[in-house]
Amino acid sequence: MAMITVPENVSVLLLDIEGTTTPITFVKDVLFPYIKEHLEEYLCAHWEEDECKQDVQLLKKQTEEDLKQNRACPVHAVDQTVHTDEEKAIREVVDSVLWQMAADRKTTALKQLQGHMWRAAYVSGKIKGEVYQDVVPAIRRWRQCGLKVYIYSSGSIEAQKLLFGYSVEGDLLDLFDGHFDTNIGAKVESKSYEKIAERIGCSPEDIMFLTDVTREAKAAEDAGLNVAVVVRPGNMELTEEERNHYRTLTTFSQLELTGSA
Ligand SMILES: CSCCC(=O)C(=O)COP(=O)(O)O
Ligand SMILES: [Mg+2]
Repeated sequence: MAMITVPENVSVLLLDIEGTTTPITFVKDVLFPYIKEHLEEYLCAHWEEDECKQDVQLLKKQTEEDLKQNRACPVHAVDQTVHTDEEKAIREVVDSVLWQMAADRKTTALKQLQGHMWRAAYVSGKIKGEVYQDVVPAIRRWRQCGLKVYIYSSGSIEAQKLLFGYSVEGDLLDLFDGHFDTNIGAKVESKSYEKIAERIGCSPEDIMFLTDVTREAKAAEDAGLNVAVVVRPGNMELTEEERNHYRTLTTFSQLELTGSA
């Protein structure tokens, strides 16, 4: 197994979730289908609640933003099954969410609603967060060596805490020193990584970011972070150029801390 040495100055490991700590299939085959199956029923049941109203408001703002930027948006055909204003409004939200999901958008509005919808499924035990087997032992080892471990995912902080709090390996939240989501900025923008370093209180060079997505790795690298690209089954294949440029790992056990046995 080829080892990757974590530079001596690194004191923080920043981890992506989908494709890094967690199989993409868990997100695509479990989490997202849950949203599609329960969306309309969820909106009908929670429509009058403040949390749901805020989610809908944020989705509307996102649609306005998309229209301003000339992004294609769902077209609302006349629907004979819809009778009241509320039914019409719910149908519009359903269309917008399904359209965003089909495009795998990572908007804060979409991710916030998804996080709220998954809560009941995790709490009832219907869904348990999947984590690759090498993840927990590696994080425990890093923490024993004094490293701090943070999560940065497009999934909302609430969704992240549900995934790790109700995981197949039990409650794993004590493994993390903190969480970041797209409220700090998009994962493909360098500025987001600068802000994360600022928020943690360290220099970008003190952080090592692990992700499966090379656009994210590039943005982090441009901000001065150390990066390694995680290659897991089902992840996007890297080009030859990417394989030559990035350090890659297939399991977290390949990360070797300087001075550790
Ligand atoms: C953490 S909750 C579900 C994952 C999700 O919605 C998502 O978009 C994952 O993105 P990531 O940044 O972790 O690749
Ligand atoms: Mg990912």
